This record gives sequence, C-alpha cells and structure tokens, in this order.
Amino acid sequence: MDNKEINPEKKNKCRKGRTYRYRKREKLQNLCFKKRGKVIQDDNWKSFRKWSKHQGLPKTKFTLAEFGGITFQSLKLTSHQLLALYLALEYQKGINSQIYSYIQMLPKDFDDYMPIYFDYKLLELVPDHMKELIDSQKIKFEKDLIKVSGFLKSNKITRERFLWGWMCENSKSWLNSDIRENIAIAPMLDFLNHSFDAKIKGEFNKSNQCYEITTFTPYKKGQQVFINYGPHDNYLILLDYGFTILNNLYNYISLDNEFFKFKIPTEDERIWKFKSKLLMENGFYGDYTLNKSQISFRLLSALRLRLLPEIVNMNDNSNNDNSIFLSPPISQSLITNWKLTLNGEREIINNENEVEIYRWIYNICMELKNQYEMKLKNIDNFKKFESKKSSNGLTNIKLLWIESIDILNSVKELCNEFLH
Ligand SMILES: C[S@@+](CC[C@H](N)C(=O)[O-])C[C@H]1O[C@@H](n2cnc3c(N)ncnc32)[C@H](O)[C@@H]1O
Repeated sequence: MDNKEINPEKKNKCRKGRTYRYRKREKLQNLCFKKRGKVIQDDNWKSFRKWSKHQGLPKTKFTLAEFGGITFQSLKLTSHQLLALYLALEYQKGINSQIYSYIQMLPKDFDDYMPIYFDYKLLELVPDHMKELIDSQKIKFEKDLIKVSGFLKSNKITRERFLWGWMCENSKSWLNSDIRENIAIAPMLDFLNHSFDAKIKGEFNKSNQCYEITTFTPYKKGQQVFINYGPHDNYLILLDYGFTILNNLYNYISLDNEFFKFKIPTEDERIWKFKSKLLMENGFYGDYTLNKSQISFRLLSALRLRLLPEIVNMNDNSNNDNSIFLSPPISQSLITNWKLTLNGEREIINNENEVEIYRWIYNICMELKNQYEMKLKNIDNFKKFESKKSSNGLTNIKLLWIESIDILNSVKELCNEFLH
C-alpha cells in the first residue's frame, strides 16, 4: 500500500518553476515511503481474506473478545488501553489466536519509523516541538502501561509487546465520533492509506450495523484507494502514523519561543507584565504560528501590542505589581486601538507599528532559516557516519526541517512584499 503516486497537477506545477527542488523532493519521497505498506497478495493476506470471510466481515460488527475468563468490558480501562492490550495478548497467543490471520497482517515492528522508538541520537535531530510531542506520547504510554499492568495478574505482558499493540491501535484504529470514546479496529478499513486528496464519507449505519465508507474520488480498477486521516500537520502524522507528507498545507511553525524570548530595550518588567496581562485577558497569549500562506492573526495581534511605539510612564519604577493596573505604561488610546484590531473594527494601529511587525517577523525567519539549515547539515553528517538502520526516521525528520524552511521562505517573501 505504498503512496508513491504524485498528483499529476502538482507535478506539472512544480516542474515549471522549481524543478531542482522538486527533483530533490521526489528523491526524498521515494526514500520516505520505502518499506511502507505490504504486498497484499501474499500468504498472510490470503489467509486473512479467508478468515474475514469466515468471520462474516465486513457484515459482522467486530467485537472485543474475552481472555482468561475476564471480559475486557469489565475492566475499567479506556478503549485505547483495551484495544492495545487485546492486540498484544492476541499476538502472544500466536497461532492459537482467533484473529491470528489478522495479527499476521499487522506491522511486525515500528522501530524504524515511529518517533516513540527514536533513540537519543535521532531525538537530537528532531525539532523542539516534535520532541515535546514525543515526550507527551511517551508519558501517555507509560501511564497506560501502569494502568493495564494492574489488571494483568496471571497474564504477563512485556512492555515491548504492549507498546507494539499500543502503536498498532494508535495508527490503525477508527474513531466513531457519534459515540464518545468509541474507538474500533476495523480489519480491512485499516489497510487504507492516507491522502489529502481523498474525499470520503465514513459513518456507522445503524440499520445494518456496519461501518460504511463512501469515496467521492473516482478510481480506476487497480488504482490504490485512499482515505483521508484528517487535517493533520506533519508533526502529528509522524507521531501517530510514522510518515510525513510533502507540501502538507497543514504544516506550521510555532514562534512562541521566539516571541517570549524576544527582548525589547524599552520594555521593562512592568511593561511586559502589563502587556502579557492584556494578551491573557483578551485570549491572545501564546500559540503564535506561521504557515506557508499566512502569518497567524494571533501572532500579528500579539506583535502589534508588543511593538507599540509610544510607551508612557517609563519613569515610574514602582515595584508594586498592582501599579500596572493603576497607571498603564501605554497610552489608553493605543490600547483602545489595539483592542479594536482584535475584533476587526480597525485593521492596524498605525503604519509605523505595522512595519515594525513585518520587520520583526522577517528577521526571525532569517535567523530560523540559518538554524534549520544547520540542522539539515547535521542530519546529512549523521547519515554519513551512522548506520542505515534509522533511514526512514531520518528521512522523515529531514522532511520536517525542509518543510519548515519552505514556510520560512514563503513568509519572508510575504514580509518583503509588505515592506517594499
Ligand atoms: C491505517 S494504516 C494503513 C495500512 C498500512 N499501509 C498497512 O499496510 O497496514 C496506517 C499506516 O499506513 C502507512 N501509511 C498510510 N498512509 C500513508 C502515506 N500516505 N504514506 C506513507 N505511509 C502511509 C503508515 O505506516 C501508517 O502508520
């Protein structure tokens, strides 16, 4: 189930102006999807087909099984924990598992491409935001492992096997949004790969008790059918599914760190406190992003406030925190104008302020671009000297940086247009 096809429209577009970059990306893409998916006409597939026919799938609703005399439903576990545990236990039963044929179709391991398996050397190469996501996923997994272990008195399960079940569940489960926490594994449905171009409708049909998927994208016989996993950026796709998408429109860069680290000479602690309070009160504190086609309104708004040119009461050195409420360090009229820009009653505060904003963003883009290009060099060096074992992981990490540099270039152009 490889996704090696490139949308012909995109291909032509790319070829017109950016041939070199396109070729470079195509090479990357090939690397990226190497080893993905399965050859479906193999013995495992045949035995799975036989099994699913025998099971009455897809007409039969797939239900959770029993093990060791305890029903899963009687355990106070989340559906995610239950399914992961179920898959891991069934795996351990080997040929004796009732779903052996299905288990055979699941990935043997994930260590080459799922970030949760990245070793410390690979982790050093991933963007900070990705690191944070991996860390929270690890915490979630450890909590699930502890919870599940409590229920397994006689049935011993290794950490490694539970992680395998957990990742199968994570990358292959189906969420029924009609019912809270209703996650299912749907053999067959879970063999469908993702494409943003796929237009589908999926819903549970109560009358025949089947989950039905309808595609609105026409396919010819023999073509790979895709579904759309949702509007995910590459960080999330990599975290949960272990791949990345070229030219993913949902990609973004967070400038929170840059925004909060940024020092303005005239902005002392008192002024900063005052501004952050205003940002919080108005719901504009943090989550400042850039994507390929725009600078987020949140970032523009926060910068409008931070880069206000007129600051008054600078000589008031009161250490009393409450003083910020008594005498605002910024003129009231500017604050009122800033608030008007938040609800769209006013477009900008003034030209000077707007120029400062775009200059700031431009400079940050330049700075980050240099940093990201260094990261890419580090990855290339790593590739040269380290074993080829983690090549899928590295290719995906590389793509994260490349796509981020693309965003920085686009935003730089946007700023340039504004400034000139
Ligand atoms: C729901 S499963 C799809 C079936 C899977 N290809 C298989 O053979 O079992 C999700 C997994 O498929 C792979 N996958 C899905 N869409 C992909 C894509 N567009 N490019 C690369 N890999 C993809 C990823 O490994 C992902 O974790």
